[in-house]
This record gives sequence, C-alpha cells and structure tokens, in this order.
Amino acid sequence: MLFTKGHGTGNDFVILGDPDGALALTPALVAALCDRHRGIGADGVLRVVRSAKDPDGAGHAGDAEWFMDYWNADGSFAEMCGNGVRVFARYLVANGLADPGGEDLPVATRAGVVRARVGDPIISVQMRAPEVYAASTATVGQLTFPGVAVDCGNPHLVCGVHDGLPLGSLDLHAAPGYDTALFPGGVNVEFTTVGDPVEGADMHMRMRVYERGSAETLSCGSGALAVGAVALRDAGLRAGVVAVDLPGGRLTVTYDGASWWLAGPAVLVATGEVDPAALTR
Ligand SMILES: N[C@@H](CCC[C@H](N)C(=O)O)C(=O)O
Repeated sequence: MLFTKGHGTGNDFVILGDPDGALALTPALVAALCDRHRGIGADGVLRVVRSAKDPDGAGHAGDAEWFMDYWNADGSFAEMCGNGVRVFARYLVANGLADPGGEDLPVATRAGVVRARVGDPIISVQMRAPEVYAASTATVGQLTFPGVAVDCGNPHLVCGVHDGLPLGSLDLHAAPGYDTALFPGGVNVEFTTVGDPVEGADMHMRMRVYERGSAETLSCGSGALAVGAVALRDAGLRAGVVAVDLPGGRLTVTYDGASWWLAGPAVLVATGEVDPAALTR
C-alpha cells in the first residue's frame, strides 16, 4: 500500500491515494497505520477518493471532484479536519490531481464542501461558518474550566484558562471530562489564553487541544477556527484576524464579515510503501 506522510503545523496524517474507491479501509487498519511505534504514526488518515466513488463523498460533493475521507487515529470518522483539508489540497496539487493556479479548489468533506486557496507554503481554506451555541464546562483533574460549544461541522468546546494558570501546566495525557449529554458523539476540547499583540492580527490567542479520537495533538485547524470565532465574539468584533498559536505553530483565522478562512502551512514530507499485513503482526 503506497502512502504519503504530511502535516499542517505538526498535525500529521497518513495520506492514502484511492481515486477509484478500491481500498478496503477499516478502523483497525487506520489505528494500525497511525500507531507511532508499530505503524507509520499519525494523528489521522486522509483517504483521497473521487467523490463519486465513495458513498459518503457522493452525498457531500457539490462541485468537488475529490472527497476527503478523514479518519481519527483511533479509527473513528470525523466530519471535518481543518489541517487535513490543507494537507489534502497540497497532496492533490503535488500529484497533478488539481490545478494550483485555477479557482479555489473545492474539497468535499462530511461537513460539506470547503474551498482551498493553494500557496506555498501557506494554504488557506474557506471553512464552514462556526456556530457558537451553548455554555458548558470541561474538567482536567480537579480543575473545572467554563467553556462554550462551537459547531465547526465537527464538535468543539473552547475553554478559557484564567488566573495566570500556564497552558503548559494542564495535564492532557488523559481526555478532559465533558458533558456527554451535550456532546453524545464526543468533542474536541480547546484550552486558551490571550497572547500578547502580534503584527497583522486583531487578536492573538494561544491554545492546546485534546482531540476526539486522537488525544492531544500539536495543532487542530477546526479547533483554531472555533477559538477564533469565540475570541471575536467575546471582543464584540464583527470581523477580524485572529492569530492562533499552538504547540505546532501558528494558524490564522480570518472573518471578513461574510466568510471564515483558516490559513497555515501544509507540508508533504515522505512517500513510501507499507505492508498492511505487517502492521498487525
Ligand atoms: N485535527 C483536525 C480535526 C480532526 C477531527 C477531530 N479529531 C474530530 O474528531 O472531530 C483539524 O485540524 O481540524
């Protein structure tokens, strides 16, 4: 099985080209590929398949020829992956499957069609509008953090960390506690503090994330979008640019009053061949 490895600000993916939908991908195989000791190692898998060749893709395709079939490291599906879309677009262009100089590139996801603008090294994606919809809390050990639920196509809970508590002091080795009635399918939990002003941005946030299905990751694009949406809302801004710093680097969220954009680097680092049978030995 041929694969490509790529990442966006350290959120890393095994990319499997499967244009005609011939690959029998299972949760067990995804988990084995993502295993950092016995497999290739990644936060998730991106299967690159023609929308028309995948039952899920066909239902979400619109004008998008390609469907991002995204799987978390534990073998579960997710509706959206903001870093994944940018890496997916990089893969399409690098492999001659899409024209970098053309119109914004439509990509079908389980949360609908998003549009990528491909630069080097930055790829920007016009994302589905985030919806801030409920107050909730997350717990880490004995600490409880108030937060807000945000729907970015996939579920997020954005929690502010206050009282001078350093983000780095949170123990995110285990999943934070959350309200399972509000998030029956699980949730990605973001912890944020306000950063010092940075040039070119109206706001600057720092965040760490514990991802549903993947544990703590170095970056989460849809999580950054959720954080940007909450930051602008809390500041009473109807548009603006939010720089979001994560352990893996900086993402930029821009709301121009009509559209939401997520921007950051997307890099392919390796190609190779893996023997699926060897993964389970
Ligand atoms: N890292 C991704 C989000 C991946 C999906 C998430 N773990 C979920 O289950 O919703 C991103 O960059 O958005």
